[in-house]
Amino acid sequence: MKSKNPKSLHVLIACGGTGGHLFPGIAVGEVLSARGHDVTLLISEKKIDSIAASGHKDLRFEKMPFLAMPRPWSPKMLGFLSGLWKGMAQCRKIIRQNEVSVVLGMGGFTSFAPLYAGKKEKCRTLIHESNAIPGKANKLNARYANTVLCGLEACIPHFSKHGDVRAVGTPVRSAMRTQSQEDPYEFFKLDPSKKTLLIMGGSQGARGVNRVVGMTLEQFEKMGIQVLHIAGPTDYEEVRDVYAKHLMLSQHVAAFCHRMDMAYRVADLAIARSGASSMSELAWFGVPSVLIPYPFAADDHQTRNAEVFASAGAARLLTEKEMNADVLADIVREILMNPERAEEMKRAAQKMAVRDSAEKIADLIEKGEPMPAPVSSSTVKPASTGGGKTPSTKPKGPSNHKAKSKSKHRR
Ligand SMILES: CC(=O)N[C@H]1[C@@H](OP(=O)(O)OP(=O)(O)OC[C@H]2O[C@@H](n3ccc(=O)[nH]c3=O)[C@H](O)[C@@H]2O)O[C@H](CO)[C@@H](O)[C@@H]1O
Repeated sequence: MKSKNPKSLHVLIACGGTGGHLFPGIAVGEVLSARGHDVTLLISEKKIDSIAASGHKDLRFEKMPFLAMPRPWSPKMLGFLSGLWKGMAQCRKIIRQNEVSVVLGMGGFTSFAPLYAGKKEKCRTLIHESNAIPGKANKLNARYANTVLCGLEACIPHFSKHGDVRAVGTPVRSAMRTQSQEDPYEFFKLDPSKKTLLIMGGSQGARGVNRVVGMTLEQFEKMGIQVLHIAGPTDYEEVRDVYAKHLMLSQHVAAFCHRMDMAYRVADLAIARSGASSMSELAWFGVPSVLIPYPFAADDHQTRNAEVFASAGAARLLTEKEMNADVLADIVREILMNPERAEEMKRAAQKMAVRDSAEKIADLIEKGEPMPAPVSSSTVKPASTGGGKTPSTKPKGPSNHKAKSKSKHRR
């Protein structure tokens, strides 16, 4: 049993809404909890949140409504503002009842209310941005955060007006970090003598990738490789039916994978969207990848993420526009049939891993450095130097911020 830490804190981690916020939030929660702190993870009512939480009976979860910023003059704006208002009241109650002293927001508008409430209740506030460029929500959240944590160095300049910005990597949950004795090939009923291609599309699956991969199966079959395809809940049946026409190809198709550690362990190469958590896990397991950014991601942040790995030699960036069955097959062949190239990419991927990211964040939370004294906005220090400006606690409503207008329907 874990012992109670005499300097125990109660930390509220707002990580609802998407796998990319949830799993790193859980990773930090696990480390803090193991160190004897109390942790409450705020998740949303979305299905993915419940799926993620179900594997962590030892952690305490509270639900609050999922909030996405509508377009500025959309009729949904009223509902959004009322959701924010209710969310803030709920968070202030949680903070007071549990004597929360630190609030960590993992991104998205769902973490705005907890952060703002934390600021009002005089908690220390931190945000984590895992992408190479920040989203609108985190740009706003940064105003209420004492410390901004970035997953990638590339993101730091985007917070140059903030006084305390640090690169800490994106945490990988403990289930991934523990070396399992189970045989991953046995787990997926795959053949250990064959090269394995992992196809994954983030927490929801990726329709564009699923469809093109479906058209490439014949070529994969000819290469003598096998495929582990995580299709996402929406496309699962369609993808499974396509594979059923290629029974000579060793395969495992799943809607959702609860053991991504096993998936990464069998993978010789991954074809994936460039979501930040997926990338931090690919790096952790040293899996070379072909990254196909989701073309409608806010401000094209998935392309910026993929560029970081591509320029380090850890991944090949392929845009959805360029992607077709022949191009994909050529790239897979070029990497998988060339062990030196695959090894180089593997080593480059491993170098991108920040293995103590969750611990670094927990250290910063524990350190409880005094909050930087308020300074005027004209005396802002350069990024990553620490110290500097305390965000104003004056409400600056999100209604000042323009909403993303691109399609939310394709993945
Ligand atoms: C379309 C979009 O805007 N996506 C964003 C979203 O991605 P999304 O929520 O898809 O997040 P990521 O790709 O970063 O991570 C997916 C997470 O889900 C887990 N997983 C996935 C599939 C599965 O079957 N089992 C499973 O456990 C992975 O192990 C990983 O931990 O948040 C990320 C973090 O801000 C962003 O970088 C992404 O750009």
